[in-house]
Amino acid sequence: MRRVAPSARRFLGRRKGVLVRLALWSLAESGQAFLVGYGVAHAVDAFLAGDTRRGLLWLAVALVAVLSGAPVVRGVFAQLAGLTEPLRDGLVRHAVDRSMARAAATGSGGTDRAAVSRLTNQVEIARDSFAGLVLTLRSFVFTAAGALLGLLSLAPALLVVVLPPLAGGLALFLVTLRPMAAAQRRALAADEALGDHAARSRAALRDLTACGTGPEAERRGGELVADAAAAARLLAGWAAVRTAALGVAGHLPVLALLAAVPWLRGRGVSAGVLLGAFTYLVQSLLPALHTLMTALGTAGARLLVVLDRILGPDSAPVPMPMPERVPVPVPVPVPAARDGVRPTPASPAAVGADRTGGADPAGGTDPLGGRPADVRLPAGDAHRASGRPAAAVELRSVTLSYGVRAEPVLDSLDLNVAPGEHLAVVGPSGIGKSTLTRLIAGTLAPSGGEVRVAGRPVTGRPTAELAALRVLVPQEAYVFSGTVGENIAYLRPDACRAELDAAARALGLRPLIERLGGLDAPVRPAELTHGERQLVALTRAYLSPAPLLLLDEATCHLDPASEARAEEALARRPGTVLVVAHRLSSAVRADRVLVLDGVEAVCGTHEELLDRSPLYRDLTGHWHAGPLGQP
Ligand SMILES: Nc1ncnc2c1ncn2[C@@H]1O[C@H](COP(=O)(O)OP(=O)(O)OP(=O)(O)O)[C@@H](O)[C@H]1O
Repeated sequence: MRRVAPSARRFLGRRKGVLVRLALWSLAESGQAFLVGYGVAHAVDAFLAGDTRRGLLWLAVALVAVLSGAPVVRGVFAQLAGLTEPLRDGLVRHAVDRSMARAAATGSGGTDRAAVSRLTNQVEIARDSFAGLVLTLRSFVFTAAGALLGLLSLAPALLVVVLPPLAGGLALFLVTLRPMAAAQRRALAADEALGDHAARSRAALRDLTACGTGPEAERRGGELVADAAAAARLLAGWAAVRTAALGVAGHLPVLALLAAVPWLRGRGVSAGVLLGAFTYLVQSLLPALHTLMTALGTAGARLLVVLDRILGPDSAPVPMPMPERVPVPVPVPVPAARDGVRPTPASPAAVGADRTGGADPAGGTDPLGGRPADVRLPAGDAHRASGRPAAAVELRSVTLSYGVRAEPVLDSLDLNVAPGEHLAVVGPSGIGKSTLTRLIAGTLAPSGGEVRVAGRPVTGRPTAELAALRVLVPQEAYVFSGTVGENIAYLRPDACRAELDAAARALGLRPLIERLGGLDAPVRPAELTHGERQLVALTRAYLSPAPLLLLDEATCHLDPASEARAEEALARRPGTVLVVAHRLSSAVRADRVLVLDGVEAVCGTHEELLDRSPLYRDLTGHWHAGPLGQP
């Protein structure tokens, strides 16, 4: 109250004209209230005295008073707008100014999410509550004054009966105001905290999922919901107490008057005066009191609380715990290769090492022990001859439909990719290339068949275990707010600076890092181009210890030279690469190419496919001719 009062005084001080006009209309309203009871009282007395003409005249006076109620109320409302609308405009201006000041102070990342609640919900609450309060306050003052004056003019003894229960009920009611305001404030704060948490969680959904901190955010959300529910219950409790007070003040005076009828009659109060007194009570005083108490209890408390939130000291949003980094699990070791070379996760020594080292290039076998893989539709499982290492990727009769009745995107697809092999996947748009990578990544479950990575079924495997088996880089690369170093080391938190530097150099990320101000410089994802984001994501994948790298058009925003550099670096990284190619050069660089063509699929080297696959010939023709046709 102390914080809000000066602003309220200034606001009302500037609108004296409106207040005076409102008072005049309210005076007319109280005159009308006075005349209703006065007319009824005298009409009844006149009828009882046998003077019908005078009785009818007084009834007519009461009727005119009742009918004049509508224009009087209209006049009151017309003046009311002169108070409520400037209040709303002022509050909106203030909320916007404060929010802008906060955004300017905290930088571009510092959004004030509670401002939305202040600008919409809270300003409207303030406006409605203020309107209700002004209406009822002045109605109560003028109506009660008119009614009490009427009671006094009819018989002063009436006030002795009516005033004590009235005052008692009012006092009881006033006692509830302070705790009610506190409960209201708590309910609003809980509502804001919940809204803020929901907005932050929605914005950080990917981070939460990636870091596995969804349950923590859910738990915090649950606490906030429970908090908001408790606050609402407390508020409802006080509302019940207030309703009880209202009952006492609203109905006890009528009962008291009824009980006091013999006493009043004994003091010479006529039946007409008694009826007039009841009319004042039932028609004017008690409805006005009822409305006042309801308005003070709800609108008044709400107005004070909301004004304090908008005009009072700046309140910081409740912080949400940031997702913690989950340690990347130890990678599943890739089985020993045929030539005894065990592919290891990327290490300083391994980074940049010749992938063909020690292998027999002429033999066409994979240097890390892989053998040329085969793909057949629908049957085939040739890799499972005894003694062979598990395939890096193995699809057994995999079928995938996106709906129960939908045509399958992939139908009984068998595929073996050997450890260390570099496979390019090509096919027309919408044929199922991304679907295939998602199936292999384990983020999509097949409708039929089985998908294995490094010999392990991936369907239903926990995210942390999948992260150890493979890394998927989608077309829309994901960069989070943090430093460059944190972004690229995300899948390899133990990487030293030399490793980060080597990876950045290998992928061509150095110029961006230098421009941003080094590995410790903050990254604002929105300020990076698509290509820069892809480079960051590719460097992150390069450093990942996962033995299988899935690139789903992950280089589509890079220029051909940067793409070639990135793909070559990724191919040198120990492990298996499956790349959804969008340029001919990607296919040519791969050991083998998988051509998806409807539910058909054919696999072979670039040269073989030029011979065997009309679709592949078509695609390479387009690549040569089209805007992306850099081989
Ligand atoms: N979540 C989904 N729900 C329903 N249908 C889907 C869903 N995702 C993909 N599809 C459909 O599955 C088919 C294969 O989609 P997919 O994204 O795998 O193709 P793609 O070869 O990667 O295409 P592009 O080269 O255009 O990225 C398309 O017809 C697509 O509309």
